[in-house]
Amino acid sequence: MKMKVMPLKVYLDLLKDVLDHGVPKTDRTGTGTISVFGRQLRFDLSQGFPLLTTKRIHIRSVVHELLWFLKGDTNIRYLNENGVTIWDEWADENGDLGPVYGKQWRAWEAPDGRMIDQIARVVEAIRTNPDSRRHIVNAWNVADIDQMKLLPCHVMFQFYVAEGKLSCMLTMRSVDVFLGLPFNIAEYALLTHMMAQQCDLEPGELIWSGGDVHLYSNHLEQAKLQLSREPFPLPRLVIKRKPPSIFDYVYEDFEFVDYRHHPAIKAPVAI
Ligand SMILES: Nc1nc(=O)c2c([nH]1)NC[C@@H]1CN(c3ccc(C(=O)N[C@@H](CCC(=O)O)C(=O)O)cc3)CN21
Ligand SMILES: O=c1ccn([C@H]2C[C@H](O)[C@@H](COP(=O)(O)O)O2)c(=O)[nH]1
Repeated sequence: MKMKVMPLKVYLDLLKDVLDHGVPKTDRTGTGTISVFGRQLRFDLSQGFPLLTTKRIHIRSVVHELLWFLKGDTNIRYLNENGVTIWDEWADENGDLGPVYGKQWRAWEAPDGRMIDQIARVVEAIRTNPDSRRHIVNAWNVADIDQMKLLPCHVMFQFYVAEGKLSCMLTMRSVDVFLGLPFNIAEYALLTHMMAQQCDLEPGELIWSGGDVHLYSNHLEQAKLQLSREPFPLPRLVIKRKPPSIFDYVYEDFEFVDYRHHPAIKAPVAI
């Protein structure tokens, strides 16, 4: 019998790794974590879309958060208008988060006042100079950090083109394995599919690297519950049209076909 491909087993292995080897640490939020340092996971995007099946993932939040980054938006209004509340706890009374991801991706401010659109640049560079080793987008703007309500966790990503395929490597400095990571994996997988479509390439691999990889002390039972569940085969992503640019995608362009999943698992977010 042919073995079923279950790429998201690597996520469950990481949960187990943190449960088995995590070292207790205090943290900024006062919650407490168990943590390991330095891990890497690989997802072959041709084997299905890496959306967790051992709990329900709120796809709406994933897609809208990515579209919100790509708009260069740093106010939670757009998210709230689309039923997404995952950033509410960090916003000020006007809904602002300071110069977080969207600002750095689309309008990194140069010392001479120029605004650098890192996303537009990287699309252009992948199209015109695919072999470059400089396809990088960076969110860690040291000069702006004091004004951010929360410092970037997905700090930088790099694209790589070979044999007609586009791969992406994402670096995260700090990883909430239970709540944040499933979102981050799905978002960067989606971004890689979109970039590949825009650059007439096939999606290759998503490679995820994490620095401080932690489970909050109030997520341990939820993590164990997930480990007791048998994963389903992954869904497939269908992008229904090719928009004119990376900035023109809308929520309705994406369909996640055959997403079978176990029930949602509630977990408090550490603020
Ligand atoms: N502690 C912490 N973990 C994070 O993952 C995180 C932050 N803070 N701060 C900034 C953003 C916000 N992110 C979040 C925040 C909340 C959920 C969350 O509560 N997820 C639930 C419900 C999803 C929904 O209703 O949309 C889940 O079950 O996945 C996920 C990611 C990711 N980031
Ligand atoms: O996309 C995200 C955003 C945030 N996180 C997590 C990682 C940490 O648990 C907190 C950030 O706290 P710091 O003290 O700034 O490290 O948010 C995530 O996993 N993914």
